Amino acid sequence: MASRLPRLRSSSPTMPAQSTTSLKRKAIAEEDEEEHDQPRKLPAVGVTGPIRPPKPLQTNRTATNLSKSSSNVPKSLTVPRAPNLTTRPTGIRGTSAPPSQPSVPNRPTASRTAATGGRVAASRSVSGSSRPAPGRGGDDKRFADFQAKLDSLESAQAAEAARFDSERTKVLELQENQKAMSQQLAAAKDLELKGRAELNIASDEIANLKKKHARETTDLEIDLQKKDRLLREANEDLRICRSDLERERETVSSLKATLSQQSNAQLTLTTENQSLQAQNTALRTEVDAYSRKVSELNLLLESAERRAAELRGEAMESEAVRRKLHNMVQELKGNIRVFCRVRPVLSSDASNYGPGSASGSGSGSNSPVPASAEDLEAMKAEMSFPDRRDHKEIVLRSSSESATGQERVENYNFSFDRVFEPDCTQAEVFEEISMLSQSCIDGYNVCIFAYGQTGSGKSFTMEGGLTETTQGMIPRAVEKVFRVAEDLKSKGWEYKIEGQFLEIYNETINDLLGKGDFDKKKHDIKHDPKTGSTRVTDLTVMPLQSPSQVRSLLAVAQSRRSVAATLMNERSSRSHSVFTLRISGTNASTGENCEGCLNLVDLAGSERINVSFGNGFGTGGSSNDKDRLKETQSINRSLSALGDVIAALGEKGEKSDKHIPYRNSKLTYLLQNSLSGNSKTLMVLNLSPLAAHLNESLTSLRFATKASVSHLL
Ligand SMILES: Nc1ncnc2c1ncn2[C@@H]1O[C@H](COP(=O)(O)OP(=O)(O)OP(=O)(O)O)[C@@H](O)[C@H]1O
Repeated sequence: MASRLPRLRSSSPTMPAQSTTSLKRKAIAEEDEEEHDQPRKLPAVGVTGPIRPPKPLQTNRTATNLSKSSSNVPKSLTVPRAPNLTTRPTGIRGTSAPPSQPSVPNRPTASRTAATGGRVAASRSVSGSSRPAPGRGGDDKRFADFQAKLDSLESAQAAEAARFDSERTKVLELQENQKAMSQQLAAAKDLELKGRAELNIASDEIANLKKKHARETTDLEIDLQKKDRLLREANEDLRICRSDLERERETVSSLKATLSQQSNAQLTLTTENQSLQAQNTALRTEVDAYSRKVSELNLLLESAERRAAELRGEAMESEAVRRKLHNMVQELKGNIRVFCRVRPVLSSDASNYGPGSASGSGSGSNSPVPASAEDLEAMKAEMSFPDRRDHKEIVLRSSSESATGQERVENYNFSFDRVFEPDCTQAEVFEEISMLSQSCIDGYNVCIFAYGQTGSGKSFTMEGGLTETTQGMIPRAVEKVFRVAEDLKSKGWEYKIEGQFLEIYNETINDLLGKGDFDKKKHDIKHDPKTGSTRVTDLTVMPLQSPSQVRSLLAVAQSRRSVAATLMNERSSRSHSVFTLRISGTNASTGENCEGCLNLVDLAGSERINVSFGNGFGTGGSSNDKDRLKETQSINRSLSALGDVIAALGEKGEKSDKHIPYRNSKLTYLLQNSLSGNSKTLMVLNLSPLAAHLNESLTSLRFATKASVSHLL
């Protein structure tokens, strides 16, 4: 750069370096002033070209500046002032003299002449105009002073003259300097012009560079903003990375801890593994031995399975044979059988029918009387069971007084398929019945009736008590059915068991498992002649999975009957209840199907109409209660119809075209399919042991005998 600046030559010894520097500064200052007026042109970054030259120095100013700025330049010469001599003795008025003209360097002689002339004039003036002082001593003194002053002035003039000469010499030197400076100035002007041209080019370059720079600056700013954004994002990423890193560090530390634990565990496991491998080797040896045994056993098993299959086939055949034989046995025993069961005397009988009871033959007192063994024995009817081996006979002995007053004793012998004495248990009764459950599973329809007067033990026989020993025929038969069905699974049989429970009251069917009110909903009986099945409309039929489910159904039925009962009408005594189990079985192996039906019927009390009115049996009370009369007539009619149907079925064995009056009652019509054909029917006649019920017992025995005898015909 410095090399491009015009150099001021300092060849003149009178031009000191400081003056040159001042000139340079001056030029730069002027240039700066111009630059203020013009757009500033900056050199492009990295440009190594020539720097703008300094402004050329102005000639007219240069001399002045040189004289002003350089302290070393000699000041302009002035003509020395002549002393202002006046005539007044008070003093010289040098200051009032006209100012001397500035001396011009090229006219030093004139100045000096003027100065000399002035001094001469002053001398003349002093000598010519001076007047003698009023005193001689004063004038001499003033003259001496004046002479002294004149001498000093002359010496000063001489010094001034010497100084003038030196100044003139300097002026000459300065003129030469000026000449040299003018040449330099001309050269500098050329240089300046060149510099200006270069400066303009540089200015254009600078303008272009500025524009470029502005664009680049804008780009850079955008870039910078982008980078700022990227930086912020990077910072955010960095922060997330740091937090991730922190978490990772924590994870790593926890993993390290886990790893160390796992390493320990692995060591332990390795040890265990080694011991287990040893055990494994030993076990493999054992397994090999067992495998050999297993293959041997498999061979045995295969032969056993073959044998089992053969046996299964035989079992199925034998099952079919068993069914046939079982049915033959049942037929031999009779498709219609009658059992007679006498209940024991109860302690409650003493208060109801004993000497002190209202219904008894005693005083008629209603107060409860504690029953002694003798009293209970005295209440018994005379009954005997002569057939000790087969238990098929019952003999009732009645003693009455004849018209002549003689005691008349009559024996009534009755014979049935089985007679159960008062001490017989529920289990013993069921033993005789259970075969019928098997028949039902084999696909036969079975009806078991409990017949007898009120209080004779029908419900006890059919439903029984809550304990295992006292439970009746229904729960036992159900259990047997489920047990046999389970056993027959091994022979390929699968059974579906359903249950329904209804009552027939005044020839109206009520659903004992339903939810509606009694005697309001109408249920109709539908027979399917093709399948031989019977269906009651709108009746609840429950799928049964277990015997316990049946027990809860019986409880539901009992509670519904209790709700429907009135004080005047103990419903369970005055209606027939029919519990039906529907059993359908299929055998996938043989392709056989079977459908059986087990009906367990608790009949209404069979007492005669005149007996059923009043407080108890045997009192012969009467009533105008038409409803009760209708109820009793309905019971008697239906029981009579049942007897007729059973009798007709017994006779049908001989005459196949015998009409069976099923439609005479709802009960017989309902049970039509379960009474006809190969169906099995059992009637259990329940008898009261009391003497008070002897006549009713005889009536029941005659009814049952009719059914039993007809079967024997
Ligand atoms: N074999 C028996 N052993 C013990 N108690 C019995 C026996 N038979 C019946 N009883 C009892 O006799 C009473 C009357 O029996 P149950 O109620 O069964 O007669 P029922 O004929 O069903 O009368 P209802 O027609 O009124 O229902 C009951 O208390 C019952 O427990």
